[in-house]
Amino acid sequence: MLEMNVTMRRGKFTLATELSMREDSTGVFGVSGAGKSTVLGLIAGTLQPQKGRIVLDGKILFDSRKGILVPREQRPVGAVLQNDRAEAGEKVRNGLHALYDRVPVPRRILRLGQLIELMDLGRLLDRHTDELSVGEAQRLALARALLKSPRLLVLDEPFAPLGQGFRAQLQPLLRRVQVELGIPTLYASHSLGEILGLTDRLIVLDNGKVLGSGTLRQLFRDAGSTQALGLGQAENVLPVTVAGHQAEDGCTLATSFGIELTLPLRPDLEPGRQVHVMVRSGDIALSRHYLAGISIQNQLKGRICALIPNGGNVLVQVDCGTTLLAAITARACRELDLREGEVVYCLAKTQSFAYLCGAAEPSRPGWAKSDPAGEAAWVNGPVPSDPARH
Ligand SMILES: Nc1ncnc2c1ncn2[C@@H]1O[C@H](COP(=O)(O)OP(=O)(O)OP(=O)(O)O)[C@@H](O)[C@H]1O
Repeated sequence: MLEMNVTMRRGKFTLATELSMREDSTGVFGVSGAGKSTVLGLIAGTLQPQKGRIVLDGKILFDSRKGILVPREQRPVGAVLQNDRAEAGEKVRNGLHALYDRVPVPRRILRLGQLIELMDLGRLLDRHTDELSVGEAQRLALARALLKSPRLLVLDEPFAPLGQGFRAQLQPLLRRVQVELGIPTLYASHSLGEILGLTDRLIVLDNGKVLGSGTLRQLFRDAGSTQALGLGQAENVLPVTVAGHQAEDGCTLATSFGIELTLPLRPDLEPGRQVHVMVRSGDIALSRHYLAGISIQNQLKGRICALIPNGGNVLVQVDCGTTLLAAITARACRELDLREGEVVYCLAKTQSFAYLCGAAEPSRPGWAKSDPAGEAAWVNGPVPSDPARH
């Protein structure tokens, strides 16, 4: 449905990207600076390439040879981008009505009332857009994108400005948008775990180029290893809400997507605070059963979604309420006789979790981004390169 072959220079950075996307929702994955926001801006129409062609559903959005450039408002693309905001000071109700009225009746895929209910905007209608919290503003941005009755939804790190409470609401909501409204979504993130919560189709970007595309399994098969994809060691980044501290036991308790976690003690994080933690795929062990009599404090029950060969290892994708990636050796996988669809327990030592800085929910104004990729300093110091394994 989407074909894009463009070149664009931004300062010293050159994007030379050829990609295509079918009806399935797809994640755009890459490290910070890989070009994800640039790709999404080019499709949404906020950026203009120097050369190339972008076609959506047979409609040319950009063609440098033919001199075609469809402006953003006329593109059948609903976008939630990093620096987008609703008109400052506008009343939420007025802005939504104005957008709705612009969509021709036969193209409307849902009524305004339905959308207001879906996005829980009823209480906000008489507020002005600059009086909204970060989560409220993000819900409004998504509603505005959907109001266009788009053929394609483009979301640039939609969870980045949010805390876990709303994140947990937004993820199922985005799934509903895909399933019930059938709108394919292009979804940029530098968190593989976050993308896999919505789709297992990926486009991997590196330095402005597409390194590969397909399911995680296809990507690994074609590239042969995570390194070849520029992924490095696959990391799990989880948003957590601090529940409390057990100082004498040396741990902090937290929840993530309803999962209870035992984390390294951080008494300075007050209960209710939302932060991100990271655990490497290589630091998660798998067991077929819950294990009694073991020191490991986190045993998360889940179901295997995919077994992805990765050199001599297997990357096991497990749905525990959120997606976790566990890297185990091919031998361990064979000895456990793991199959897709089976139940396993993901085992993670308390000390294998690291807190990430800068991940607390920021307040307006600004769409400050959290930094789950780990560019920010570690609160606990760097994760050891060869941590103890079980
Ligand atoms: N306004 C700009 N002027 C010049 N260069 C820019 C501009 N915006 C982005 N770039 C450069 O383009 C490159 C790609 O940026 P882009 O925002 O697309 O990356 P990204 O993958 O979305 O990164 P992140 O995950 O940090 O948002 C970066 O190296 C950046 O330095």
